Amino acid sequence: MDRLLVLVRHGQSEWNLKNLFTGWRDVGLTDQGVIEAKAAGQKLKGENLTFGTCFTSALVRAQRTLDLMLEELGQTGLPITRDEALNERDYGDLSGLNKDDARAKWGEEQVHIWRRSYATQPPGGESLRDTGARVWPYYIHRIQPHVMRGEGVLIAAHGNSLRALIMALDGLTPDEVVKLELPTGLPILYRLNEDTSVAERRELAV
Ligand SMILES: O=C(O)[C@@H](CO)OP(=O)(O)O
Repeated sequence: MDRLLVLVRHGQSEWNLKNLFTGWRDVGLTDQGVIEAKAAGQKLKGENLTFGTCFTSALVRAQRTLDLMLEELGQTGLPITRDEALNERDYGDLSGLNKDDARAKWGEEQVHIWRRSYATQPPGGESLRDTGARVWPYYIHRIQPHVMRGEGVLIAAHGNSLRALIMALDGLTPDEVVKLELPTGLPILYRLNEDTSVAERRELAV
């Protein structure tokens, strides 16, 4: 049985372009983001992948990315579940601030810790651990059963909600996850074993 799972970070958003902390703020894709989402869909099509169901967050940049990929794939009409559990990490008080301004104010190292560490919360926001505490149970209870039935699952979500998921799937340590960076629009393909462990992991460079 093909226990297929594909993860895709949304295409470039308006606030990625403006270099602003985004988190739960609901911003759209840029033209470049649309191009990236379509390219991801073409890549999945080129790999002859067939999906049975899709998941995305409650935020439009991920939802639009999913819609665009499905159009390119020619697989519109699939069930789509949209859930806050897959939302980006909540950046709290940093949301809407410019990342370079934040570095000037709090220092390079502190901002890097807020952005990439496992356990440190940005002021008023979620650590990656907090994000994982909602993403991982959602994956186990709602998403993984579809994968295990061989339905083929496509997820469009966010840099940090996917880092949290990948940390668990790949068994990364808190030190290792600091170095994990997810480009926009890059599909990451997993195939699972019968015992739910990872049989295959491949980045589908577009
Ligand atoms: O602003 C955000 O919400 C995220 C993703 O764009 O940024 P960062 O790379 O700092 O985690």
